[in-house]
Amino acid sequence: MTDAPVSGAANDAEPRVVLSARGLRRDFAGFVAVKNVDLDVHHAKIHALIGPNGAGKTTVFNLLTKFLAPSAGRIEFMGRDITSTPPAKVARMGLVRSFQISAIFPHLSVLDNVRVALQRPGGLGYQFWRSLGSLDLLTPRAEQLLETVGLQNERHRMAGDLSYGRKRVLEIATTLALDPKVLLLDEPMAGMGHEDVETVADIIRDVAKDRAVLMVEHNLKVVADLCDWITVLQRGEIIAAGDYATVSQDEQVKVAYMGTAYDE
Ligand SMILES: Nc1ncnc2c1ncn2[C@@H]1O[C@H](COP(=O)(O)OP(=O)(O)OP(=O)(O)O)[C@@H](O)[C@H]1O
Repeated sequence: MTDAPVSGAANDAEPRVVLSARGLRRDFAGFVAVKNVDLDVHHAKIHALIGPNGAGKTTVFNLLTKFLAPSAGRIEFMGRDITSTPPAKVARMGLVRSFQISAIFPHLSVLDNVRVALQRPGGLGYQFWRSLGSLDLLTPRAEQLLETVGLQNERHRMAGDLSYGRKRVLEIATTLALDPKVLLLDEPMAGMGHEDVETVADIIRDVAKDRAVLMVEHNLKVVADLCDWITVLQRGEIIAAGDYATVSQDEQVKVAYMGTAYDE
């Protein structure tokens, strides 16, 4: 399956492609985990990667975020070839991956977690040697980010004391501190209760107004409600791509999901 060409004259009527992959492939000791993957991620759109277990979603996610090197293929970000660019550099360029709650400092307050994040490379300033007390300049922006994700009333709590769902929300706030152009989320709703899922869906909708979001997601109800474009993988290859109405009617997709949670 092939989307529109990577480059070409900008057309204001068309959504802008910010991240694209062509012919992505990844082998693991002779096993082909991902092959012939072409995809385009558009500014201000939410794009999901779905597929049954072992379909290659995480591998594609790791290839796009540069945590894995492709065996073949090309990746472009904002029109630049990033196929061989290291992950820290692409993060500074604005291709930012969420690290889930492992990125949170449990013994710092919610506010300080975001202020520290604002100091990371690509944040407002990279001044890690400064003490927390001298981070005051970053407080207004940190407060703003906490408001974006609805954590402003919990800003003085220890991050470690937050519920699981709220920790995930805080982690999204720390990721937003880098002001990503493309935000990559690996199963942002995993392990969450219904209420937190709704909250995170609202946050993602909100932050996608001025950036692209690419997410791996198992919860198909979330995908149906939230995502503008869906790429379906099976055995490492794209079997369908389009909006939810299109992919959910696709015969290959129906077969791929047979006996799984697709009908939930
Ligand atoms: N480091 C690795 N070494 C060997 N095989 C791997 C490695 N990483 C992934 N694979 C294999 O590649 C295939 C795709 O795995 P991947 O984790 O990308 O799938 P997935 O769609 O994310 O699956 P899940 O939904 O179960 O997380 C699987 O068969 C997996 O066993």
